[in-house]
Amino acid sequence: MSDSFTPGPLDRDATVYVAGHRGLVGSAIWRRLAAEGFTRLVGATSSELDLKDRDKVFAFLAEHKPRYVVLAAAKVGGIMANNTYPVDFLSENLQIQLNVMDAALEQRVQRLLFLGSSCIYPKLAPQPIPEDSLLTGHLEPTNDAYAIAKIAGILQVQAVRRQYDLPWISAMPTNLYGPGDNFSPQGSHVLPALIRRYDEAVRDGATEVTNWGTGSPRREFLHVDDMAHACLHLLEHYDGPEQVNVGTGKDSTIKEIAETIAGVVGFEGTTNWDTSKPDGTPQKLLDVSKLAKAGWTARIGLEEGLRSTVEWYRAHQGELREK
Ligand SMILES: NC(=O)C1=CN([C@@H]2O[C@H](COP(=O)(O)OP(=O)(O)OC[C@H]3O[C@@H](n4cnc5c(N)ncnc54)[C@H](OP(=O)(O)O)[C@@H]3O)[C@@H](O)[C@H]2O)C=CC1
Ligand SMILES: C[C@H]1O[C@H](OP(=O)(O)OP(=O)(O)OC[C@H]2O[C@@H](n3cnc4c(=O)[nH]c(N)nc43)[C@H](O)[C@@H]2O)[C@@H](O)[C@@H](O)C1=O
Repeated sequence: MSDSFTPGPLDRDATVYVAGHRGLVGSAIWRRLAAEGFTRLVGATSSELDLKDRDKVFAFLAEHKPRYVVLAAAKVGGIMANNTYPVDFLSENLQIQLNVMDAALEQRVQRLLFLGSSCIYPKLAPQPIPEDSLLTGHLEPTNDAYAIAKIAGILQVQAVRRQYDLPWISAMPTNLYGPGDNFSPQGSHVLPALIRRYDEAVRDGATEVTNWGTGSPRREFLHVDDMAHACLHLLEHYDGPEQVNVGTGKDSTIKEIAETIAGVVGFEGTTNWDTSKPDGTPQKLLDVSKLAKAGWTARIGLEEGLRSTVEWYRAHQGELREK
């Protein structure tokens, strides 16, 4: 543990910069912090502040002087986006995280939470995946570029801790979903893609839908409101150089997920599987014992979370992000 960390509540009147505050995770963290009584939340959209613009990032941090930073801005996408645009995922994410962390270091930000992803672990890591399997094997090729950028972020947090003794930390979320997700058919992750596909099939009276891959990969899904809760919990209670996995500790096959979503939206037709599309890693289930030891476990069950996300999707179809 760093000498400069004392576990306990963060100062509700300190300035908190949530980078990526309009995204799935950033918006949930913003809601959570506001509900918890934080009075000085700072954010900027990518059109107001492109985090790839190093000088502007330094100027922004110098102006606002946040005491705490949550780094939830990143180029994010599902398996197809990652596989198709690897250089964008590598380069943009390296630039964003390097600029924000370098500027935060210049301001000696007291607590910084860096968000990575469960795809940092080897493709054939033991299941459930413990934190110490990082860098023990080859990555899944569909998202290796993104994973390498995220691994560099973990290393940057560790390097700042070593050289400056600042109690910065990293969290590795499993696959997330919830209100504010990206529902774009090509660019999104599987849950929003399937919600949209099955819902449109019901609306159009279609009797068949086609999903990607074989349906046999196993994935773990965490509701983003749980994720936001876990982030604040870690900021208040965890300090250490090793990244912390954030998940539910339970996984399902994509086929099972598809059946659940079809049931929730009321689709009664046939599901086909397009095996020309990639499956990605065969299983991604996080070992969440470190998180449990830090005092946090997930609360929102998958079916409950899916129902509320479908409701949110139906109520916000006119305002969806397309990418
Ligand atoms: N979604 C998931 O399943 C998972 C996500 N994560 C991690 O969580 C974090 C947040 O992801 P998520 O919320 O899903 O992603 P989103 O795509 O929903 O949001 C990303 C946010 O980053 C901002 N952003 C992207 N590029 C720039 C830029 N150049 N300058 C400024 N802001 C930028 C966007 O801003 P704007 O809206 O203003 O354009 C947006 O608010 C990421 O680090 C991601 O790796 C980890 C595991 C799973
Ligand atoms: C969070 C995580 O997200 C990405 O990895 P992934 O877990 O493979 O994510 P995914 O949600 O896109 O797919 C999960 C599974 O679902 C299947 N699948 C079926 N039908 C659709 C479909 O219509 N869309 C999508 N996207 N997948 C589908 C798909 O073939 C795959 O087997 C990373 O790139 C990485 O960046 C990362 O960190």
